[in-house]
Amino acid sequence: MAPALDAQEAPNGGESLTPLQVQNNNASHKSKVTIIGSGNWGSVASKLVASNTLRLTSFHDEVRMWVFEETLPSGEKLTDVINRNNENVKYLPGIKLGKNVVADPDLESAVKDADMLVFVTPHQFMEGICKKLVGKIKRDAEAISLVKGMEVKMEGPCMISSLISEQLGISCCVLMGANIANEIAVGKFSEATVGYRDNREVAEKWVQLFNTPYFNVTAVQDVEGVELCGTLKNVVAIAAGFVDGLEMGNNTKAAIMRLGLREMKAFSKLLSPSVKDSTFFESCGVADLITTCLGGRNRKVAEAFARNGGKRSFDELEAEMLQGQKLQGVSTAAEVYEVLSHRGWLELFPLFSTVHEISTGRFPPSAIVEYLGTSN
Ligand SMILES: NC(=O)C1=CN([C@@H]2O[C@H](COP(=O)(O)OP(=O)(O)OC[C@H]3O[C@@H](n4cnc5c(N)ncnc54)[C@H](O)[C@@H]3O)[C@@H](O)[C@H]2O)C=CC1
Ligand SMILES: O=C(CO)COP(=O)(O)O
Repeated sequence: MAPALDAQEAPNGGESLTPLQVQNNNASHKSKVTIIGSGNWGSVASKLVASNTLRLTSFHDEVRMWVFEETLPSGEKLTDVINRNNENVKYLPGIKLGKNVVADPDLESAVKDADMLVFVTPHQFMEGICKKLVGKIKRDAEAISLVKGMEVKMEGPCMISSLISEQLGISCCVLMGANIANEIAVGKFSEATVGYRDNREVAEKWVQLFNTPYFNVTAVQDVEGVELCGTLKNVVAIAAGFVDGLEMGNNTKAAIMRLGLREMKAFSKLLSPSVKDSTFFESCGVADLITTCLGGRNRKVAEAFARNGGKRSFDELEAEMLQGQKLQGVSTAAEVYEVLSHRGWLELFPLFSTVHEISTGRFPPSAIVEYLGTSN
């Protein structure tokens, strides 16, 4: 399938450049790509990108992947093993990344020549990473964030793309979607959404970099909407896991998904009135909500939490069940709760707030069902 630009505006927005025009415009300079992150999705993103940099002349073949270095039980460094086996044995075992992926444990050296920066780490590490990158990247570098999450600051909530833009002084698109990494790693078809602010040409370049026959990327001009969808669905996925742990069945889970989507939309529009309704129908919206509530890590660990009656903490279950991979939903629920309490919106978002009350142990898991009984 051909990459699509701005599905929301396609009927009357014919002035965009074709992928070939963009490629020709940039023929004299090959863009260098660095992936900042090497977890489960970070590794799959590297594989997708590396297959395209080899194929497309507008990109430099080599893809640098920054690795948060760790020592494996064998005593070897993860970076050395990735570079020797072309495989991230810890976060994506059994999958070859592409020989043109070079793992680099030094953040500064990984980014210094990059024209295109792909951020894909758990959101809690992004502020520290951005601080380390100040003054270390090319001034005209472009960024994209695959990170689902937000930071809450004194001034209010700050989405990760804004954090990147504000701290590094560069523009930042986002890529979100129904993208369970392990499925994409073995070439199972999925869609994704690039959100951009105003530069269609840059958005198209990101689409080119990620699009493959099994990863169909569409760009929409709604960076806030795309990122809020990707971030907030993780809170709903925790609620879906609770009802699974309580063995409530599919109708109950569908109710959680419907009410969750409603809160996602209401919260997004309150924070950012420019968010478009149509974004919720893209891959980043309803499709990501569905896949995460069916097959995601947030759902899985929340199910275990509810099965244990809330007696084992999320931290403990995460460490045991995910072996180094990180949940985003529990901390996002806490961040959303902070925004809701500061702004006096708690009563408007009963699902989001109940998820936080349960995950911190203030309410039992069954509170999710009690909440459903009072919703309409
Ligand atoms: N895994 C998936 O299926 C998908 C994940 N995402 C999103 O992508 C983002 C990254 O997720 P994953 O790549 O799956 O990560 P992950 O969940 O596999 O997390 C592990 C990564 O965190 C790194 N890490 C641990 N401590 C660190 C520290 N102190 N500083 C920096 N890095 C540290 C580890 O080195 C490893 O690379 C998240 O926001 C997630 O929501 C989005 C779509 C799909
Ligand atoms: O974002 C995801 C799928 O699009 C992955 O969700 P989990 O982190 O819950 O696995």
